[in-house]
Amino acid sequence: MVVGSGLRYIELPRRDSLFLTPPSGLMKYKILIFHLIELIASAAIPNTAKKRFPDAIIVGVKKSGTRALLEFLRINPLIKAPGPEVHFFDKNFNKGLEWYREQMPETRIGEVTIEKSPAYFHSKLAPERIKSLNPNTKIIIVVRDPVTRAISDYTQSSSKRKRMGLMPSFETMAVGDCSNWLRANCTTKTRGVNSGWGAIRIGVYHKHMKRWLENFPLTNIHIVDGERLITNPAEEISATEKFLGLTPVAKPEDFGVDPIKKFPCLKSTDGKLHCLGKTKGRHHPEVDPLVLSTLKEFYGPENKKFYQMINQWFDW
Ligand SMILES: Nc1ncnc2c1ncn2[C@@H]1O[C@H](COP(=O)(O)OS(=O)(=O)O)[C@@H](OP(=O)(O)O)[C@H]1O
Repeated sequence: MVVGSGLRYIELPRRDSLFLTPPSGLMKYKILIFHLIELIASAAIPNTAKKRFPDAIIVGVKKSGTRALLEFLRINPLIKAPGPEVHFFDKNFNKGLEWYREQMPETRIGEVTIEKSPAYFHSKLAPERIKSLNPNTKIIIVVRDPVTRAISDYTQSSSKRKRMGLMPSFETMAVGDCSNWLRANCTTKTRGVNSGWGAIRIGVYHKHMKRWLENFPLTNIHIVDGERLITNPAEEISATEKFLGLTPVAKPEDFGVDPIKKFPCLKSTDGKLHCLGKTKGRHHPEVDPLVLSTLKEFYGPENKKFYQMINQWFDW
């Protein structure tokens, strides 16, 4: 639903209770009345800026380019977002709805409020909780090859723990220690992928996607190709603007390429590049090709299930 339609949750008394059970019976009736009140109020009151619940949420996937997507969407002056990740529907849920709304920027009718918290994608509770707040919320999911995603996830964790020397190699974490095996025998069958490790588990996209599709129709979900967001950002941003019900403003000229990291950056009119910070576009470790092919083999059938679910195909 386009922002400003008036169909938005407003000051419901003790709205936190909405999350305990899906709205039903009397509660549905109350919600309808509050929607009507807001419709009338928005017609009568001038279009003042105020904090509103998000119209759209970038729910993940972690390490797939969610920050780049949000920062690039800001090219559109009608898109407003809080700076930091809010993590309401996973970590901060007990802080209540008023806390959540307080984190949002002030917007006017016609503007789109959007937040991004990439851990929502693999959270068991987030989909249902978001639906309970607003079943019309637009869901945005950035995806990339789960093998690259796992390496990126590992790189982030190891950058935190490296100083303490706590992190084994990516290969050891992903498929166990190969040193006891003849390399020729060192395959998925002999070693097995450590599918319980978070970096691997998050990439089994269809398992998480199932929960989103149980709560939102596919038409309310927009999938962003995280690889194309790097190679052709203008196209991915325009498609997302359209999904948000906005006229696209992103153009290829708005982007340049970081000469060192080779990732796209925003380009201002004076030609200056504004790139993401040093925690984005990190240098990845070189991974043993045997481990890479083992992971590719592991993810192959899982990816297919995901493609079928979303009716969209990627070449991973
Ligand atoms: N424009 C641009 N600049 C820098 N990095 C970019 C960009 N577009 C996509 N990426 C890729 O995004 C990866 C980080 O993903 P997220 O922003 O989703 O990470 S996070 O989950 O919020 O921590 C990040 O992962 P790393 O390369 O491991 O740092 C990048 O591969």
